[in-house]
Amino acid sequence: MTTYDYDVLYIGSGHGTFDGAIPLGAKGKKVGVVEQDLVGGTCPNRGCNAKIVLDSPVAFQRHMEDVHGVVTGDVKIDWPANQAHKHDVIDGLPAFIQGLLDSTDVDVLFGRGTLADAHTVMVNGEAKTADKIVIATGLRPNRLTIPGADLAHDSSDFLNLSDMPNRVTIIGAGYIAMEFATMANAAGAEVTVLMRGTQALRAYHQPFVEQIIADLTSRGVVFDRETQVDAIVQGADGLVVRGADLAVETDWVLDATGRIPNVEELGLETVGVSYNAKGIVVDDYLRTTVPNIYASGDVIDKVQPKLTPTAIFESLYLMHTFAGETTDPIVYPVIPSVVFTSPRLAQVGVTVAEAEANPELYTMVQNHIPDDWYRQVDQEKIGDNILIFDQAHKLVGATEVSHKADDVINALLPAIEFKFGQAEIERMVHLFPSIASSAWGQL
Ligand SMILES: Cc1cc2nc3c(=O)[nH]c(=O)nc-3n(C[C@H](O)[C@H](O)[C@H](O)COP(=O)(O)OP(=O)(O)OC[C@H]3O[C@@H](n4cnc5c(N)ncnc54)[C@H](O)[C@@H]3O)c2cc1C
Ligand SMILES: NC(=O)c1ccc[n+]([C@@H]2O[C@H](COP(=O)([O-])OP(=O)(O)OC[C@H]3O[C@@H](n4cnc5c(N)ncnc54)[C@H](O)[C@@H]3O)[C@@H](O)[C@H]2O)c1
Repeated sequence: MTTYDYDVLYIGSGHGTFDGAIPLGAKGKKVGVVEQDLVGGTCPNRGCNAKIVLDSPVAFQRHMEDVHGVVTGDVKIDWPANQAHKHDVIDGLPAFIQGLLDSTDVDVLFGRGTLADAHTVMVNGEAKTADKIVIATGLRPNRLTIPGADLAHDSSDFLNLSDMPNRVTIIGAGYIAMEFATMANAAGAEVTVLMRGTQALRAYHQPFVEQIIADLTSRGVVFDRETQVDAIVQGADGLVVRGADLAVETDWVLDATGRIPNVEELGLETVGVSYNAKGIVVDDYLRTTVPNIYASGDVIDKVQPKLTPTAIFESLYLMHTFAGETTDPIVYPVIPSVVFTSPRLAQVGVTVAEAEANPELYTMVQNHIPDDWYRQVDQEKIGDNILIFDQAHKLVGATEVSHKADDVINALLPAIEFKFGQAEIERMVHLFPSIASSAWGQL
């Protein structure tokens, strides 16, 4: 029988890996993780966690605005202090995650991993063999290929800004553009968002997206729709973002035009792992086109949102597979998503667009957030939600724009995932008063 260095060797150490690798090590499997950068990958170091720390004072500032008069005094964001706080909270995460990996004897091998054959990964010129290999290399920022593109920055640069520039121009209108426009504006920058089309956040209910755009516009953010950026040049007074009918003077440019899979120079062609522009092709067992090589997390070409909860679910699924605890295909739960603007925009399950296209299958109920007495406690001034029910009046989808949209959608998740009927809904007793109680009361 062939013996390998590892039962399972992961390339990449993000959520697509570590949530599953740690318990897999605890189950007695010999596990290795190859990482070329910070342990923990994008989410802890240059994604979700870093972003939510920097956003926290923005959410607080909005809350203070709402209760202004009851609570007095101005709240200003000190960006350098905010950044220092972010470092305090975030910088220890790689060591913390490495500690968790160490605790179950998972080897962390620092260096770039490349596949030499179906059972061998080269790391720093050394061959490491494994029975199963998992490719979990994630995504990286797309970079525009226009003259002066190197004058623009990416999301990691923004999350590490020690001072907020006076004028910030953002190219793109997706998650990163909208969240970072919110933070830069709140920290005092003049912000311009250059949209390629007419819609921002295209996967979300557009009337709710427009509420966010209207709010940001009232705070001074300029949204320029249907623009085409052709070049970024150094001008006399900072940078100029140029295009047809476009010349935006600015101090700092964020290229937020999407993220692309890390599939190059991995040896995928050598071993026969298929991929395309959206990522690595997998079957219902997360197997690639080479049976003992799997993929996990953002690098997979999939219809599910490329988010941390999806990556965690996949890494746990693979852990159960490798531990011999399941031979079933992966069955994804409903996966919620949220844009951390202020107000937040969150959704789960059947979308409003799907419900509108299938009126014989779904009914929709819209609630205006400020009408709910509990939301009047914090004097929430804007927000709506839409709940989507099937023919049996079971909740199948929900979307909300409000300061507490993330908590509301989290609270509603069990009703959708476990297809609760009226009896189950009544048996879920929430703390009162609370946001979960308020959300559940709508069912
Ligand atoms: C700015 C930003 C904000 C985000 N905010 C949220 C949020 O609020 N909520 C949410 O759910 N999701 C958010 N995301 C998405 C989330 O970060 C990803 O879905 C998640 O990190 C995916 O995990 P992963 O393990 O698949 O990939 P990653 O975390 O990207 O990990 C991949 C790892 O592989 C390593 N690697 C790549 N190639 C090699 C190689 N050849 N050899 C060795 N190592 C290699 C990389 O260095 C990296 O550490 C955000 C992303 C960004 C960029
Ligand atoms: N809250 C969250 O969960 C969160 C937050 C940030 C990032 N993320 C993750 O990171 C991913 C990437 O975020 P993102 O905002 O970079 O991507 P995105 O796909 O959400 O948005 C990309 C934007 O860039 C525009 N665009 C693309 N090419 C362009 C071009 N050539 N010129 C001008 N505009 C162009 C698109 O129209 C779109 O508006 C997300 O899909 C998500 O998986 C999640």
